[in-house]
Amino acid sequence: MDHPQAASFRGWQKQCSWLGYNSVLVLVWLVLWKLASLMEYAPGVSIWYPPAALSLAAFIVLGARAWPAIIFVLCLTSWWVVTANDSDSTMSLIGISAFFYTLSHGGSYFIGALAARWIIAKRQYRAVHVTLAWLLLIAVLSALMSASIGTLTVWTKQYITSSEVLNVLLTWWFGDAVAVVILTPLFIALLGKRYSQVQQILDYLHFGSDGRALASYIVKLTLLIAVFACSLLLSNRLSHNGTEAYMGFAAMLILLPQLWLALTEPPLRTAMSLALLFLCVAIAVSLFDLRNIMLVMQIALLTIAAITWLVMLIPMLASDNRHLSHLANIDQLTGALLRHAFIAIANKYLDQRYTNQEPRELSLLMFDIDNFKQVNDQHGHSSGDRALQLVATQVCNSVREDDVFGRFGGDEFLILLNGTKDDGLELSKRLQQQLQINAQAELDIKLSLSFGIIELKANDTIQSAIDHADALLYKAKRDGRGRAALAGTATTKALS
Ligand SMILES: Nc1nc2c(ncn2[C@@H]2O[C@H](COP(=O)(O)OP(=O)(O)OP(=O)(O)O)[C@@H](O)[C@H]2O)c(=O)[nH]1
Repeated sequence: MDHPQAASFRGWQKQCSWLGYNSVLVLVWLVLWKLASLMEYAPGVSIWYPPAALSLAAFIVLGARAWPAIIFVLCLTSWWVVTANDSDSTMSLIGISAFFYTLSHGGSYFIGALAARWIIAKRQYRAVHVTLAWLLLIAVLSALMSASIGTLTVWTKQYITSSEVLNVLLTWWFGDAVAVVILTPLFIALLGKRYSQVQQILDYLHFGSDGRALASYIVKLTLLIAVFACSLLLSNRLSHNGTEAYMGFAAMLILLPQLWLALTEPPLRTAMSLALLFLCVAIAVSLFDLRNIMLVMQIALLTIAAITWLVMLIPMLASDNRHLSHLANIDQLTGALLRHAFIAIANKYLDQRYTNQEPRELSLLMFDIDNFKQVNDQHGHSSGDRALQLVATQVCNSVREDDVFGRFGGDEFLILLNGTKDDGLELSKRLQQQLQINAQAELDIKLSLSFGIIELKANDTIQSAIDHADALLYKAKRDGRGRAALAGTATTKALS
């Protein structure tokens, strides 16, 4: 039973951490909001709106617990905007403005987050690319909802005319959409470090550093920014002839280095490069007054971001495939090939042998640990496991890279050796000696091995070779164990 004081201390700690966490959320949200307003290319309109991504990520990670912080920042920024635009503003005007901002921004992203949480919980580790596609779609639709309610509000309040509605709606929507598509997964990753509930999402995205060299990442980032700067200059020149569409084409040039990054760097770094790229775009747009190509730019950038997120999954899926094929082919205890994988590789060797002008010598060694059942019975299964690992480590240290090592099953192993049966006999003696020394030193057990060794003939199949080696192994056991039986030799040889 918990001591009541300890429980109340933990409760107090939880409250403090909640308060601290919400304060950080408020602070970061306000910094992003200020950043967005610095990047405005027209009053109230910027190429992207990063606070939207933080709101969505906070609702996804914290659920309804993010409301106090979000309501606070929405009220505060409404007050700032209203008093800055209208010196005679009344409290009721500020209140109405804060209410509609909370409804459009807070309400939309909260509903989007509920949908995202539902999708994540429902899909539980299934087809990650489909889940990510759903998340991106939800992010874009939440942005549309937010922009629609917001535009409707400013239109009914007659801040904009009917003819401006569509343009305001689109720029508002795309500004939010660009930010939520690029930054939401990044913010989820940052917030998720603190909250274990979202670990699932991070697992989906394989977020986290995998220790790859920072220098090559910096080179790629520099290249990305350089391509962006060049394409901007190029398109700006071409746009002077009234062909603004070039701007979108130039923006698409950025896709190439961005995809390179997505394919070769971990998701977290790619997400950061996207964020940096869009920061540069936003700064360039407000510096060079590119408002005439705003929509083209936003659509191009939104496309780049969505493609990047999906392309980011390719290395992850490839590494999952590699992992699965490793699990399917490699014995987890010893690291040796499983029987079917050994046979498949050995068959390839035999095929190559027939096609080669000068076929190389190949030998097959089949061996097992003598009286292994007794090892398990007298010293326990974990000592038995360790003995199997010792054998496998010794084999790996003794054979060459082009030899093939497999576990046939239980304590039986196979080696396809590039060499004659005499080479095989040499190897078996070495393995026996090393095992005796190591098993004695590490497990305090006397162990020995028995071998059946054959040299492959021209018309041997791998199955016939295994059957032959198995019969020889049986002969070595019959002759007293700790011995090797060689094909074509009547007597078996002692290994020590
Ligand atoms: N610890 C451990 N034991 C295993 C594993 N796989 C099989 N075994 C045991 O290996 C033993 C093999 O025993 P047997 O096939 O009777 O052969 P043996 O006792 O080595 O006798 P001989 O081969 O005739 O010298 C069985 O007791 C299995 O339970 C494993 O992965 N770990």
